[in-house]
Amino acid sequence: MSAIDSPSGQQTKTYDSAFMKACRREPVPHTPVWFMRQAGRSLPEYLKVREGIPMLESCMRPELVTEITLQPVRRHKVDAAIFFSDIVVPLKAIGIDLDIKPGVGPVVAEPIRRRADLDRLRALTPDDVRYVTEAIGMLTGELGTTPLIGFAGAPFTLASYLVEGGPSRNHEHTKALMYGDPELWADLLDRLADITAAFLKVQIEAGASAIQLFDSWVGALAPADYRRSVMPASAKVFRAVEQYGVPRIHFGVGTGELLGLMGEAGADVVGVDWRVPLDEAARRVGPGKALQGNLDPAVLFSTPEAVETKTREVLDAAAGLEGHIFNLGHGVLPTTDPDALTRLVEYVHTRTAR
Ligand SMILES: Cc1c2[nH]c(c1CCC(=O)O)Cc1[nH]c(c(CCC(=O)O)c1C)Cc1[nH]c(c(CCC(=O)O)c1C)Cc1[nH]c(c(C)c1CCC(=O)O)C2
Repeated sequence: MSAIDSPSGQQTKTYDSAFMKACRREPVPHTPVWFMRQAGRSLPEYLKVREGIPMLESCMRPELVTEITLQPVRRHKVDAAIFFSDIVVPLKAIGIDLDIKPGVGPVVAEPIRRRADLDRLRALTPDDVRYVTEAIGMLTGELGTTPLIGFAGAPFTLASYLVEGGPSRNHEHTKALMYGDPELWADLLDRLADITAAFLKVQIEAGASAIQLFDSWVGALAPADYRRSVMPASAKVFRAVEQYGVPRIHFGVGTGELLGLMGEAGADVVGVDWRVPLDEAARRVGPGKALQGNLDPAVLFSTPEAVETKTREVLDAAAGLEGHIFNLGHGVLPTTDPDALTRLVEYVHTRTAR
């Protein structure tokens, strides 16, 4: 029996929370809410504790990670915490020379483009990320019945940073490799799937109640290419953590045409950006899966009335879903007014109270 039926440890404490129930498509007392990038630059208390500490270094300090992860839970009363880290942390942990440049994103010193470069992608062991186990141990003690979401970058999105050497608009080097050397591409994604799965296992074994696989940039692909060149690696990641029975969320941006396949890859919950209404997303995903989303993060810059109107539209479109977790369609934008986020949580809770 899996932990989803027969929970143990930290998963037991959080089992009856609204977030976990929605993931399992069970009735909920209210629609649960959390925000991608809820921890971070929108919060003055985050800017204060991060002062003078580089991003990647902050991910390796368990006490700081604990404090930053808890900040949005305290302030906004969200229904879940997301572990403070970054998708490139496991790559850094196995010795890839990379940095996160403020205002830019992850930058890789030597891009991976040839067969010999694969040797740099060695397997990840729990010892490589002891600070993650330690931070999650501290966090779950503090969180009580609030679930902690662990996460990792999906093989395609990680490959994109590694092959391009940094953030990219068109992913031209990535696609050149994918189409030009399918064998090397498949081997690259397979190695990344193993690293990603190992990183997620560490988080689940330390006490994460759910996991989210971020394939942020996979919306750049057509469905046939996704199915052939990406889905096998993402499916391998989901299969590797299936034994734990924790809910698995799968998210990407601009993935309207991929929603069905992203569910098929092995997710229990499919994340939807703001471009596809949730009722239409449910048709594309099919039965047996919950949905997460999907207010446009830019709406939060509008008037409180407009935020309520657009939020009602999301909730109305979600009314017939088997399970709904309210979220933004992508991460909180850095200059968002934090009070607008607090009001949004309260509005969704009040409006959906049963
Ligand atoms: C693509 C991606 C990355 N990192 C992540 C993704 C997938 C999510 C998405 O699609 O947005 C995932 C991520 N990164 C971070 C989190 C923290 C948890 C949370 O959501 O609250 C999560 C879930 C912290 C972070 N990761 C980063 C920050 C900002 C750095 C800072 O505060 O100094 C934070 C809080 C840096 C980062 N790291 C990355 C980018 C694009 C950036 C932004 C660069 C910038 O604008 O400065 C890569």
